[in-house]
Amino acid sequence: MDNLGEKRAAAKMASRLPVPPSRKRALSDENLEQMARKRSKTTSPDDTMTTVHVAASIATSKPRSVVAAFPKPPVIGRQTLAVIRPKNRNVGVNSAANSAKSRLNVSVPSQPSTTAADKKKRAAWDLKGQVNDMKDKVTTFKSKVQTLSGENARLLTTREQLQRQAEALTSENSKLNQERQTLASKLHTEQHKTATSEKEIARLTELSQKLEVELTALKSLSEDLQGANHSLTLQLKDKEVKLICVQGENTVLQNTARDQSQEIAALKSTIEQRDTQIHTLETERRRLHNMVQELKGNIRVFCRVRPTLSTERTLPASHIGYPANDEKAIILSKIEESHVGREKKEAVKYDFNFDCVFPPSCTQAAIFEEISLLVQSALDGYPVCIFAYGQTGSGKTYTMEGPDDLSMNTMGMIPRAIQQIFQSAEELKTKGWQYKFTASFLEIYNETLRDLLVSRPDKKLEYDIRKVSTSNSSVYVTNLRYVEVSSEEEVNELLQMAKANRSVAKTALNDRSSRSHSVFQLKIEGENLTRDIRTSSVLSLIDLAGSERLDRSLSTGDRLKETQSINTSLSTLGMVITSLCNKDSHIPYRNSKLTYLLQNSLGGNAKVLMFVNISPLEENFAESLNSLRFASKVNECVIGTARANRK
Ligand SMILES: Nc1ncnc2c1ncn2[C@@H]1O[C@H](COP(=O)(O)OP(=O)(O)OP(=O)(O)O)[C@@H](O)[C@H]1O
Repeated sequence: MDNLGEKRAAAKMASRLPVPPSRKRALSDENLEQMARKRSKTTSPDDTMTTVHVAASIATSKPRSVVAAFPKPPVIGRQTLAVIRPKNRNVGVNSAANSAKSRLNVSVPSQPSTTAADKKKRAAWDLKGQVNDMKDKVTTFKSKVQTLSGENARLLTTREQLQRQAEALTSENSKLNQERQTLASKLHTEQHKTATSEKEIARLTELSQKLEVELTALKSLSEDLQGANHSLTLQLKDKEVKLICVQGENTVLQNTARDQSQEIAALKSTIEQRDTQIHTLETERRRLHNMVQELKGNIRVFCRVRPTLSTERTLPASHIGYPANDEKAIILSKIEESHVGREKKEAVKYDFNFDCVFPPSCTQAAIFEEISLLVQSALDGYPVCIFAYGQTGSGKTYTMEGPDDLSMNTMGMIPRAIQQIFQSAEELKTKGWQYKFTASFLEIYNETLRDLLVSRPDKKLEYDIRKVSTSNSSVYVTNLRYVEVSSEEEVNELLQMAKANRSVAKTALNDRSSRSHSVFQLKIEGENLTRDIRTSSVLSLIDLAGSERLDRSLSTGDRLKETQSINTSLSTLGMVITSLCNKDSHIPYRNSKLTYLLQNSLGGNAKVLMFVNISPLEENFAESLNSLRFASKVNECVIGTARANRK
């Protein structure tokens, strides 16, 4: 046990000495572990732990503790030395002290030989001898003190050396600690890198597998494409051969195209010449057409007799005659009692001549053919006014609009005129004409105007007829809806709307439609930019109120007022036409709303057509006669010379 303790103490002391650089590694954790492993062969695990701990404490403990392990130099003899002598309990320290003592040649003063002194014990009286003894002792002690002082100085020097070594070891230790931390940190970083690399390797492996799959697919695709490429190459060769053929054909075609271009240029020149000729001829046509119109008269009257309806008595209308080979004559005849005697009866005949007489069998199409040139005049810039006059139920609405169940055959003059206008405008586009159309549709009832293109009229709105300007005789109606239209369909929609609005009023006001004038107007503005010509005209298509006279004695209240109003407007129409015919200085346009509104469509340069509609029924003889007399008067008029509104 003592030997082992001494060995350990020696090892400890040896480890406390300054460690040369070459032995640094021997003190590292690794070496300590090796030492620990060696010991573990002979000691228990607990001992191993103790040994490692001790070794570590040796490496890191401060030299101060080592110094402290040395005994302080004795200063006062044996007692002091006895105090500092290490006990067996601290074997390591004791051994270290002994070892240090041996290495430093510390000589512990030997105890004075008490036996010799005791032997030389002087007699009490030998004071001198005692004093000498005492002096010897003092000298001896002084010598010892000197020796011990020198020893003390050497020990101090040694202590300083050990301190320096301890400091060097501490510094070395801290460096090693830092190095260890750095290495630990590096190790951690490397471990992290390794983990990252492993992940990356796993990812790359997975990617590689995917790429391999893709590569396989691409290889397959490549094979397919190679096959397709081969096929396309063959096709391409085939196409190249064809291309060479086509190029040859192309050269031939180019030559042909060149020849044809020359021909086209020649033809264009011819077309331009022809265009000029056409324009000259068109101008001539218009002039001749106008001349024909003039020869026919600017007011013309067509008489139309409607057929007997299935709901009426089917007796033959014997009182109306149509002279053979004369399409312009109509004869009304009536058997009247002779003034001479009751038995004798005479047939009274009333002959009338008009521009055309259409018997009941005449179709809408045939009638329109007669007026189509007149409608055409509106596109040429002439104001055109077509109206239907006759008693209620004589066929005015049928003639102007057609029946309720409209078809291509039964279409009236208004839809046919619209159709022709838009067709002609389209054809005239090729000759450089552009047209703008504005439609309006109103009703005059009891001298009051109503807009037929508004379903719910605002009662507060007033419809007044006003002149556009003092210098312009054109008129317009305040608050009236003027709709710009660009196709036949759009106008037909407006006609339907007007019809619906009229039928509402018809039910509400006891067949008001028969008692009102309906006026459809289409303003036509033409422009030929290539020839710098502009035209402006209005096509007016009017369904007049029933012309029958009511027995004044039977008419009262509203009915009387209504009748008076109709009579006023119709008679004013007759008066205006007569005044125009007579070239009166004053034309009474203002006497009725109808004539005031139509003043530009009845005057000098306007072209007027009047349909006089006749009922085939004998019971309507008087009214028919009346209508024919009125129409005859109008027919006698020739109003001025029509001139187109051209600029
Ligand atoms: N040429 C015709 N062929 C066939 N039916 C006709 C012809 N003319 C008129 N009718 C029919 O006679 C009836 C009366 O015609 P329409 O309503 O046109 O007369 P109107 O003079 O306009 O009467 P109102 O003044 O009441 O409007 C209608 O049923 C109409 O279909």
